[in-house]
Amino acid sequence: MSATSEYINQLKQDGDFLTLSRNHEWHLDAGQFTLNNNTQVTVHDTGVIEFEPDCITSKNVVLSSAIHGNETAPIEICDELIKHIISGKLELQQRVLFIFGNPQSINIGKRFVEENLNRLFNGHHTVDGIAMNDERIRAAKLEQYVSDFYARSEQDTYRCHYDLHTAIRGSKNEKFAVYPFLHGKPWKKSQLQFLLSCGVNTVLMMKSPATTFSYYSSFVHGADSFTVELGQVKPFGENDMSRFAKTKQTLTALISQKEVEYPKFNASDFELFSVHRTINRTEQNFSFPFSDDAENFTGFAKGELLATDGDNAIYADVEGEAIIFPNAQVAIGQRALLTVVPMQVDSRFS
Ligand SMILES: O=C(O)CCC(=O)N[C@@H](CCC(=O)O)C(=O)O
Ligand SMILES: [Zn+2]
Repeated sequence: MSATSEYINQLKQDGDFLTLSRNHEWHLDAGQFTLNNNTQVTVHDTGVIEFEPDCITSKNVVLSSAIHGNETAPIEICDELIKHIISGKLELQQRVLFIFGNPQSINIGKRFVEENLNRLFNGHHTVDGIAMNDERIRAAKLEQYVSDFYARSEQDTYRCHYDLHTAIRGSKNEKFAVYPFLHGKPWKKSQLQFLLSCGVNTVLMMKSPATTFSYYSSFVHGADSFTVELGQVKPFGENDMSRFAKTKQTLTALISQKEVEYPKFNASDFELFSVHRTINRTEQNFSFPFSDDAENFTGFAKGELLATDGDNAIYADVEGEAIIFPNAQVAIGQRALLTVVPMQVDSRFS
């Protein structure tokens, strides 16, 4: 029996695509099979599995996790969904592509192996003068799998991508989403309703292009796309999965129903923020004045110190400027901190 038929037989029995992917850190030969309910299953590569039900579909859904390998809760959510689909317990009405981004980083329990995958999308994987590494090659392949998945969709069908993460620090607002820069297109209230149903009432509006996976699928493929932060990073086995029940239910409904009705839009249900600025680490000597316990969304008074980058002291320049994703350990040249300020729903939302 070939290695491919062997893993396909095993996958049919246990649905354990996560373990299969973890056992093949950077490559797995493609394979295909059909479920008893006629859903077509295609393994494109390690960590990349597509499901196509045998019915007319209207949505093309990408669910990614493990873009950072130590962010385990989203991996557990997707692992369960995949197992339920393969066992036939969950019957799909929509096309879905699941991606475990970086299997080797899952195995070592780290955010990344050599380089942060979520800084390599939208073409940033391939740069003249910079040597390729496993993560750069993987980012290029993941872009291609997403492109191919959307290219195979029926004309005029809907595209979305939820890139599921957990944050390094605790957050005053436990769950929040990053809405990639839309280049002036309106933000969608319907997406906020979807996010709220997932238990995410806080959304940050980016105001510039990024190298993230969610920006890539939004910008290149016109997908409704978000980075979704579901809580704080924890090792496998330490996640309180009850905190993700709404997210799981909402994702399940999205892929297993023809249409989903969300409660009526109500602006007061949300806390929205616009990104005020991005602070990059440009010097070896970079530090924050606050402790590692300072939570995302902690606000600073105008004039308070936010960061020190070499000789440059950076102060809050508006009252209440709040910190998101502070990380003094990022590579030089990368984002060490985002700051945000509150915003309201207005005519820029449709
Ligand atoms: O908690 C942190 O510092 C990082 C959590 C995380 O991985 N966040 C994403 C956000 C991506 C985006 O801006 O859309 C990241 O930093 O890649
Ligand atoms: Zn992450």
